[in-house]
Parts: sequence; structure tokens; C-alpha cells
Amino acid sequence: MSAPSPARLAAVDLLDQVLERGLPLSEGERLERLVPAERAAAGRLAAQVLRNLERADKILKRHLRKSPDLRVMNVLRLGCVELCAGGAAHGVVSDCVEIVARGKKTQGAKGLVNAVLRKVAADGPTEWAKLRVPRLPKWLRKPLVEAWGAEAVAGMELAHLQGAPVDLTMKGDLPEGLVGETLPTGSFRLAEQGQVSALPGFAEGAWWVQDAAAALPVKLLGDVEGLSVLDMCAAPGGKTLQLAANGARVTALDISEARLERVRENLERCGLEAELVAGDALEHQGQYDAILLDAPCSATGTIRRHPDLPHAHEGEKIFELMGLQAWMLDHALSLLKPGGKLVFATCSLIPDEGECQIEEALERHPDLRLLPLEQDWIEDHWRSDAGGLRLRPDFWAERGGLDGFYMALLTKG
Ligand SMILES: C[S@@+](CC[C@H](N)C(=O)[O-])C[C@H]1O[C@@H](n2cnc3c(N)ncnc32)[C@H](O)[C@@H]1O
Repeated sequence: MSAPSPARLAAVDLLDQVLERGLPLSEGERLERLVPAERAAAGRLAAQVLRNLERADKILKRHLRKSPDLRVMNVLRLGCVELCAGGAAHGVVSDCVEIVARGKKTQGAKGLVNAVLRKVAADGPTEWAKLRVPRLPKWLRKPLVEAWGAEAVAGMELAHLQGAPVDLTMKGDLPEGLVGETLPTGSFRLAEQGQVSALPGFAEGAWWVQDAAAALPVKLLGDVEGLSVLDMCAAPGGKTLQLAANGARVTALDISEARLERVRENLERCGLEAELVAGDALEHQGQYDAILLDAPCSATGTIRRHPDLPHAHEGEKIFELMGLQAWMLDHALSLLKPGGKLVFATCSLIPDEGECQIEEALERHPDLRLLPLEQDWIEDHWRSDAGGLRLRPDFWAERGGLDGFYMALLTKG
């Protein structure tokens, strides 16, 4: 038998690491050994399987008497998703058989994988079309239905299944040759996915990749030209780049040295400057004209682009994160000059990490005020009853969606 495609083999490893070890897709060791095109293909395949896990398991269950070893199951899931998406049966089945044949613990399942995938190839695609849009796991679905209602959550699940388009934030003018549309908020949405580093303007640092919703917190700060701005949780740096491009004197703070390196690389590529500080936001000192607090959170607003997220953990860290968000907000307020503006933002769909943080902070700090948001690109239904903006992946469905975010503009006194 011939060697399996490196992308399929790496995709199975990625599935093992998410579903067995609870690690994110982005940390694949095997990925580093692949050429860029194979690396991208492995990531795409693993993401496609995770988006369709519920459907794959439903189809496979019909052909399995008992659950096999997790790695064998992941090979079957990969094969099933590819076959049901129209993949050529011969290549998919023989690669999947070869992948299990390579492992000492899994080689006994060669016959099973061959037999099950042949049955899937025969009737899977017809059955697939009848299956519902995969649901979020219970730990996340329940609080989201409570917060936004069942219909909205169904819209979010459809957005998660469809994935996210690639949005760019321009440093200045739009370079020639990019194909897509400029959104009402100013981001540029690419018409097609592909290798971004090969696109016009990348090498010159004319733009950076940033979801359209993620670009809004900085826009809420308004004109920052010449102001001292603290970007309190800065890495990988999309918002630092925006602030620097708008003429702010930026201090980009992050606890992770490794992630700050990404900020440094991004600044360098785009020819922009910021002071980089590695450290704990809770211990940082200074006084700033404006502060951006893009706080660490469950990141549940980014499931469209990180389909591993609902499967890698069960939300066990959310309580810890909620406490950290409140401490960070209190500390940020102590670093804000009188009359200065602060944006609080989280890429979470859970109100405890967004709207509730602001409601509780307003109770803790009698001198804290929400500022009105007057930008003309704000759509009425984005405005939250708690003040600020609530973005959701089911918004702008006709345009390809938005990441989930909550953001509010605050001042003291
Ligand atoms: C949501 S991400 C920030 C994204 C970033 N603002 C951007 O637009 O690219 C949150 C960041 O908070 C950082 N972080 C977590 N705990 C921190 C702490 N105690 N002090 C400073 N940064 C922290 C993480 O390393 C992570 O990079």
C-alpha cells in the first residue's frame, strides 16, 4: 500500500490532540514538519471534521456495533466527512486504512475501517443531506439559548458550520488587485479564502487579517492621534496595529512573551511602532489618555474560525476568566487619566463575560459612565440594552457573518 497523504495523516493527529488532549488545533507539532500547502490542507480537513462531528458520528453509528479506539474513530470521522462531501471513495478509503495500519495499537482495525467506509461511500452522501445542522455542546448551548433564544442560537450554529470569510484591516489605501468588498464598517472582506501571504499588499504591510467585528473596539475610541494608549492585552496585535496606524503612542502589554513576538513581527511587517511590554496587566502602572482592554475570555465568539473550541474543553475556565475580567477592568480604570476613554471588549457570546461585566463595574464604580456610541456604521440591533454593542455570528448572515463580541466605551467622572 502507498503512504497516506501527509495532510490526512496530520489531520487525524490534529483531531486526536483536540478530542483526546483538549489542545487547540493551532498547536499541531506534526504540522510544523509539513510544507505550507499541506499544513493548510491538514488544518482545513481537521476543521471540517470538527464542524461536522455530530453528523459524522450519526452516520458512523449506523455501521458500528461498539465505539472503537478514539484514534480509529477519528480516522473514520475524517473518512466519513470527506466521503459525504463528495471525496473520491478509492483515495479516501485507502488512505484511512493505511493510517490505521501504521499504528501498532490500531492496525487490527484495518478491516473495520475498510468495511465501514465502503458502506459510508455507498449511502453516506444521501443520508448526510438529511441531517440537521450540528448543535453546540450542551455546556455552551444552554447558556446561549437562555441569553439569546433558540432561534438565534440556531442561526449561530449555521454560521459556525459555514465558517468565516477572511477580513482585512487596511493601514491606508486599499492596494490594487484584492478581490472582495469593503464592508460598511471599513474592513475589506475577501471574496475567496487562500494563502493570504501571497495576496497584493501583504509583503508591503498594507493590511493585516482581522475579523470585521474585532476591528470595531478601536473604532469606538474615535480619534486617537497623538494620544497615549494602553493596549492592555495586546497579542497577537490586530488592535495594536490599528491604534498605531491611527497615530496613537501605543503601549502594547501582554503576559505572554511568545505571543508578543507575534505583535513585534506584525508591527515590523506593517512599518508601525509601539512600545512592547511583557507583563501582568494587573501589575502594570502608568497613566494613559485612553485604554483598550480586550480581555482574555472563553473566545466563544470565534467558533466560526476555531471549531475546535467547543470540543477542546467544557467551559471549566469561564468562572476564572470572569473574575480576571473584573479585576482587569478595575485595574484599567486606575490607569486612566481623568476624562480619558476606555473600551472594554471580549470575543465571547456569554453575557457574563460582556454585558454583565459592565453592569457590575458600573455598580462598583459610582464615577464610571457609559459613553454614547454615535458611529454611523452601527446597526440598531447591535446596540445592547446594557449599553455598548453586541455582535453575534448570526448577524450579517447575507454577507458571511461576524465574530461574536461585546464592547462598551466608558469614562470616569
Ligand atoms: C483576546 S486576546 C487579545 C487579542 C488582541 N487584543 C488582538 O486584537 O490581537 C487576550 C490576550 O490577553 C493576554 N493575557 C492573559 N492574561 C493576561 C494578563 N494577566 N496580563 C496581560 N495579558 C494577559 C493573553 O496572552 C492574550 O494574548
